[in-house]
Amino acid sequence: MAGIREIDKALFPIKNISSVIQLFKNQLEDACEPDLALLSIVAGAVENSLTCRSNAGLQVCEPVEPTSLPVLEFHTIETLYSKFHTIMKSAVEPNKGFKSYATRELVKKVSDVVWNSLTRSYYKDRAHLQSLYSYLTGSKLDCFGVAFAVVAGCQTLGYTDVHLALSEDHAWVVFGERGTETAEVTWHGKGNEDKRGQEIGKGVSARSWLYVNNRPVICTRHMEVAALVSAINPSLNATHDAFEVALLQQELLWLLYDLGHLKKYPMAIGNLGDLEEIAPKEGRTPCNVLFEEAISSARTYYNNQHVYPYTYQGGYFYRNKMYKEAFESWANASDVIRLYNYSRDDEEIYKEFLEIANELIPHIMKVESSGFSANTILKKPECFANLLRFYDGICQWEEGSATPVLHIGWAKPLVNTISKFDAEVRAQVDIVCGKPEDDTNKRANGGYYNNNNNYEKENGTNETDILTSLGSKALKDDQSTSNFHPSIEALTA
Ligand SMILES: CC1(C)CN=C(N2CCN(c3ncnc4sc(C(F)(F)C(F)(F)F)cc34)CC2)S1
Repeated sequence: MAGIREIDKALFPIKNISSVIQLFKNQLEDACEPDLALLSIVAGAVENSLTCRSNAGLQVCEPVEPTSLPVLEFHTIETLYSKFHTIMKSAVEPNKGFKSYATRELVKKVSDVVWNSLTRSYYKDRAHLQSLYSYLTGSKLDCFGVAFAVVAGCQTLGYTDVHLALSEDHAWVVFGERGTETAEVTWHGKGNEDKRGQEIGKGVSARSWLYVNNRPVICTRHMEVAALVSAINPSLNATHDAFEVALLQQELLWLLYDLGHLKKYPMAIGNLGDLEEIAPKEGRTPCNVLFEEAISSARTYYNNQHVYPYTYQGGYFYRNKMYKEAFESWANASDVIRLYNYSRDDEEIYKEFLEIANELIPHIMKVESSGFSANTILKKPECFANLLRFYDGICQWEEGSATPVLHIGWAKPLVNTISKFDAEVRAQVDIVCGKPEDDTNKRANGGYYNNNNNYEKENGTNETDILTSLGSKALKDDQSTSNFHPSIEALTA
């Protein structure tokens, strides 16, 4: 890297949000390629100055302009920037003249430099450990931060073929002439041996949600900037955000959105949707449309193998009491997970489905059955149909998996929820076989069906009953007439 350019240096000392925006704008629009180290250090410094205990108190009590920031001196940034260069260059051979492609050994070496310079033991899940500012001032990084630091380190060394690859809960790198080589560079989860240096899951882990069926987000340099912006964490504490940091993140995401760098990044669009729901910007795309855009991005570029776009949207509908729509989003999320095998690395998405099934849906049932709303979802067959589709996807997720998903704790809320729908509502749900002639899910006679035509996992695992694991004996024989899992179809009897 050529070092910090005069045009960017001129923005310092940085005193407000618009100067930070301008720096990102300069880097994204006219730099040959955006300097990840510079942008991560600046974003981390701003976040740290407004959220970390030391001076947070100062900020809260002083009435300040909404966009003013604690002054950021150029010297501070330049010192950290050259420290990062020195760490990388003293340990790894730079790519003189940008001639060659990275090798697995090179990538592993950069990962080792980062890995071996981290504090021996610290709380890895803490907030504000994602940036190079955290790495260079506190020698602490979270698992995303390590992967990002490796990509930034390779950029510093002139290996511009090394890029960040992102699933919904893990990060790794791609490299080489065609960008098709892959390598683990960070850890995942708790108590798992790291697999740094190895190729990305070829074995059973390839079928787990963690590797999104080999449909990760492969970042360009500009999308790596979107990843560092998405990773900005405005949390002050468990209940409050530093509004200047949230405002900065929202403005930077809109800048990246306008430049087209979020098109293939569903989670970043979802993050922007969450921020817009809290503080809508005049004249901007409304949050509900952003959540739809995240879903169509995942459908267009990632073969609809990502779950989070549907849970972003479902969460929005739930918070806004749009329960019928929430059931549809969650059923769509379940249609994604059903084709995966559950593995021990999939805890995050397991917790997501557990919360929906055992907290959010029961809450909706309680509210809907206590109130006198004539328009209650309990009278709507399409709500019942989507609920069945939701539960059925989880049952199928478990089928053929080495690790069980469901346990008796799921059964009570499940049966409780289903029993809230009267027989004449349930009777309107037609469970039909295979792909329907037309692809709407409402039939002429007002009946509904699950319009999923593919319940076979790629490995051809057939259905086995699951309710036995839930302790219920209400099972049909295996001549079920639907492509619902027999145990779910039994519930409609
Ligand atoms: C619907 C939700 C429960 C709300 N927030 C969700 N997020 C928040 C933002 N988020 C993300 N947002 C942008 N980019 C990334 S890359 C990434 C990751 F691959 F897991 C990594 F890199 F290992 F941390 C995570 C993630 C993770 C998912 S999902």
